[in-house]
Amino acid sequence: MGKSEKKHGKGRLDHYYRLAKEKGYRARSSFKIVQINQKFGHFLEKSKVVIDLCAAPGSWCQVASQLCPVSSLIIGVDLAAIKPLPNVITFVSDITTEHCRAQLRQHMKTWKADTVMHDGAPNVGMAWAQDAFTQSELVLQSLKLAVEFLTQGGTFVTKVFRSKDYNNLMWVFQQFFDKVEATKPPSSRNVSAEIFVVCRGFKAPKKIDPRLLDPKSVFEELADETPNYEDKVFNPEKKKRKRDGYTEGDYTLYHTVTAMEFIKTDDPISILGSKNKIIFDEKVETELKPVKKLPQTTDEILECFLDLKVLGKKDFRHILKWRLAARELLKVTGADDEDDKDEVEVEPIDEEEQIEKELSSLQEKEKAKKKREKRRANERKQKEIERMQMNMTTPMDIGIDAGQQEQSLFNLKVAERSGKLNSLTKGKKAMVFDNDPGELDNEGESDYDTDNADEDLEAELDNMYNAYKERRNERDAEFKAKKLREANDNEWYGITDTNHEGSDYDNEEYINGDDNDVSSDDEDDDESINKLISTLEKKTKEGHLSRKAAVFFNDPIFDGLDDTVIESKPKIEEIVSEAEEEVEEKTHNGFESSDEEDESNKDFEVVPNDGNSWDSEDEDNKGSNIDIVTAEAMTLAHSIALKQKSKHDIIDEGYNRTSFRDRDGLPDWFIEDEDRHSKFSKPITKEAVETIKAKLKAFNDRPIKKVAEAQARKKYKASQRLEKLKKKSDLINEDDGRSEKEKASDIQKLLRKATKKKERPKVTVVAARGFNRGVSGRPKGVKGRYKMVDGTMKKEQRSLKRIKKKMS
Ligand SMILES: C[S@@+](CC[C@H](N)C(=O)[O-])C[C@H]1O[C@@H](n2cnc3c(N)ncnc32)[C@H](O)[C@@H]1O
Repeated sequence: MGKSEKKHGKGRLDHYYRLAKEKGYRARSSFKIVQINQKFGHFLEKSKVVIDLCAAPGSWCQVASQLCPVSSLIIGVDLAAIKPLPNVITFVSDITTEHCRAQLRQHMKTWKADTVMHDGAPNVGMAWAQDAFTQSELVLQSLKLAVEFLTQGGTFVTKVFRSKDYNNLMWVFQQFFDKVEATKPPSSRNVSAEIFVVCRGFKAPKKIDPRLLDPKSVFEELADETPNYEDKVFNPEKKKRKRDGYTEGDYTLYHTVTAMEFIKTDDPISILGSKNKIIFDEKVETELKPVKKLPQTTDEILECFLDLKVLGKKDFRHILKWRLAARELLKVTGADDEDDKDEVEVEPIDEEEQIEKELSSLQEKEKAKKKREKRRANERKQKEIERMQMNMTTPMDIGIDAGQQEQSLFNLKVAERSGKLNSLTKGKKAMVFDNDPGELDNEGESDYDTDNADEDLEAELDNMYNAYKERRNERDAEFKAKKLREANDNEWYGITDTNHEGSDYDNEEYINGDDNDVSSDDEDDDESINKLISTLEKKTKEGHLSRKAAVFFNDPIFDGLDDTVIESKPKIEEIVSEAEEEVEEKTHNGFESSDEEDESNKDFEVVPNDGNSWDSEDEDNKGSNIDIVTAEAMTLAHSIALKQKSKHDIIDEGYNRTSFRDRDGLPDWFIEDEDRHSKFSKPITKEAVETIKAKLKAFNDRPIKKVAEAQARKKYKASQRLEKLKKKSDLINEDDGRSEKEKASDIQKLLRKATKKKERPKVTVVAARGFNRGVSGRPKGVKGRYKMVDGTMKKEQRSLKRIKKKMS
């Protein structure tokens, strides 16, 4: 790297590459250190001094400067120049040279590094074997610098390649650090042989054997001398490292048994199969003296005792005979005595067979034990993968790393072939594992295709995400209907809202109107929307603004604005529609969370806030110009009204880091999440909040629709009555045949009649009781209007009236 290489082909499609671009990192490899840091306890957040060896173009330095505490010292070095980075010191040098060391010393002064990172790769082009070797050398060089500059307890992260030097390197790391772990972060391509080794807890030894950092010793000699070398250099008293499959406390392959134990045992064959040597214990020397004198105790048999592992059947037979003789002499009796005797003396051939049998059964047992362990490991992995599918953990946590990459237990290819992937796609959490561990056998039978596994997994996650969206959309028919109305609306007004690109509601199913609810809703709305068009069209045409923006500018705070500000309306329009979308999203998110949190809630109809109150295009609110916008939009409105912002300022503010996102090839869930959560938040003012509050208050104080209608009807009827009265009195006035006195009295009569309250016909309340209850038809003896009531209810109402009277 170092040079600004152009990526093309497959590399360009890589989503870490795009994510890096999005986040402003200089290379996709930045995610490797991000993921390593996450997996290994966020060591960068605790590092005040970081050295990045082989740092060009500098993406690891970028990550470090973002994650390390403020004013940390970050030094990056590479053969290639690193473009300047804020808070990072960089210089050009070869990390294998004295010059680099001197430079580092100069920058570090008396400080010690908390973390040394190394992502070096020699410039490739040579043969693979050569490359791997120089890489390993580079690693050792970086370790050398780490050992010199790290503080006690510090962390060293290095890239190594899978090669024959790998184990030697790991061993050397272990000499310097308390914990050494290999990992392969998900962002590291599977096709790459690179592995990252994270060494934590630097031991800071006072004396260091130079051979530990000498490539010649490490890669050639150490391979053979490992055990002695380790003991000699650091821990002479430390025993050999415990490996898998050894019983607790048993650290050796070499096992001995005393002659007395062997004589007394009831199971001599298992001893002969599992031990290396029979020794004569000094403590029981006197006891064994007569045994030593036995004719069977020949030099040959004593020689055989020294190394049981190299003996043949014949030797075993002699040893067993010797044991029987010794038991006889020492008068040891046991369950196997008779059998042994018989077998040894009478049927030596059977005894051989038995030895063989016993030995092979021991081997079988060993095999079965290994198989059991393997199966248990598989089961553990299965559980972890299930957890991952349920988003409870990440692939990193499962530890698909280092060696496990090759021996992956989780094989999508196998699943695909067996058809299990299909059921997985349908949402059933079928596992890739089979009860038969053979399918997943680590030893070569599994054909895990590391090239495509990531892609398959991603495709799988995409499918699951789409299925989730479909389910959600189905449940959300109301919301879809609203979106469809909006789409129609926008079409009529020529609005193409690019922000909806790729949103849930933009999918084909939705556009085609598969959903019956949606299409019927659509038809119902046609009429009302058409009515709206005529009234709103005027506004829109006048100001060349969208309906939303026109309504927004209707607010009195814009009265008397000059043309310069009005010119910026299109930009404001954008902001307003953005703000409205936000409100909508929030409303919709409310749906989502209720859906997700409690499946049992699905029987309840959730009434979105944007129904009657928020949506000005709703019939109930037709003609109302109360359009609630967000505090951000209102802040903008205020600043325009008060002329605090020029047209230029407003347009300028419209450009921010979220304006031009290159999101091709990114997963849908990511884009949707970004749209939802990664937004540029504009500052809001107290005044704007107050204005919105006041608007809401006025809005909430309105009488409900039916009351308002009744009041309007009453007013209308009263005005009609008045009109009638006026006409009648005019006629009386125009009658010349009557005196003025007569006219006045006639008009007075008219007025009295008009103002006289009509007496309501009396309603008789009949309490239904006894046989009357539930019987239809007029009760006996009741004339005129009547109302049947329940006796108990009548009593209750009376007492309620009484209480009310008392209270007032
Ligand atoms: C994979 S790149 C490092 C990328 C870096 N971690 C990042 O994320 O930006 C490997 C770098 O190792 C550098 N390199 C190789 N040999 C080197 C050496 N002997 N001394 C210093 N840098 C070296 C190369 O110049 C190259 O820039």
